[in-house]
Amino acid sequence: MLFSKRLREAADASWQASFTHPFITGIADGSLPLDRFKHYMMNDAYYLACYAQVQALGAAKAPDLHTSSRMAVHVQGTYGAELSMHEKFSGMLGITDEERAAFQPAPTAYAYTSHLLRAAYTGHFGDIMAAILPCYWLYYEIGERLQGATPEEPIYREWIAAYGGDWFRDLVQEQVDRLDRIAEGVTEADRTRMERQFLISSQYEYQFWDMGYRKEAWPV
Ligand SMILES: Cc1ncc(CO)c(N)n1
Repeated sequence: MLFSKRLREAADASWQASFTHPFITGIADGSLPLDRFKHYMMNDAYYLACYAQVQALGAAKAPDLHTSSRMAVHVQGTYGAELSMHEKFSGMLGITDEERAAFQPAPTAYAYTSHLLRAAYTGHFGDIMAAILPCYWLYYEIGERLQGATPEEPIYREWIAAYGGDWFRDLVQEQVDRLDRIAEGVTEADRTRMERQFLISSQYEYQFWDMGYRKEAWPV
């Protein structure tokens, strides 16, 4: 069995929970209150900045020059997503400079990015790939599932369009194939650790929707 298939199956319960989370069904039918989406979006901008750092650490730990170069292209892709989507949405959601200046990441955004940075700093290239893959792949599957949905809220329609597109599918497939190639050349102990990275990221993806839905804040 392909390693990616093994990981996808191991993570299925948490992925299914993401598909049916009220944050996602609320984007699909337009019933998600915008203030919750705004909370998610501000934390997602923070998340993507850390994600790009982790991809760049992947470029640094990559096994060959071609892979370093591709990982650097993926860093730019994250920057492009941040620019095109987040800047546009900031205006539409009315995120002010004051709000931006006062922003502190919510506990889940902090924990998830800390998990990625830990994988990147303490692991090898395979750990990085396993940890970052749910981010690409889960969003693609969600984008695909939501393709038929036409919520009244234009922001939600754009959000759905952004993750269901062909350009995103190609990026995801490239990283899935990369992970499978790496998995062939490492030990079973490495693969077990990589599976843990993937599962933890998958759990945090679920928690990230919940963070937005509950407008999660630090307890005190
Ligand atoms: C938390 C999170 N995971 C994945 C993606 C997809 O890029 C994103 N924007 N945010």
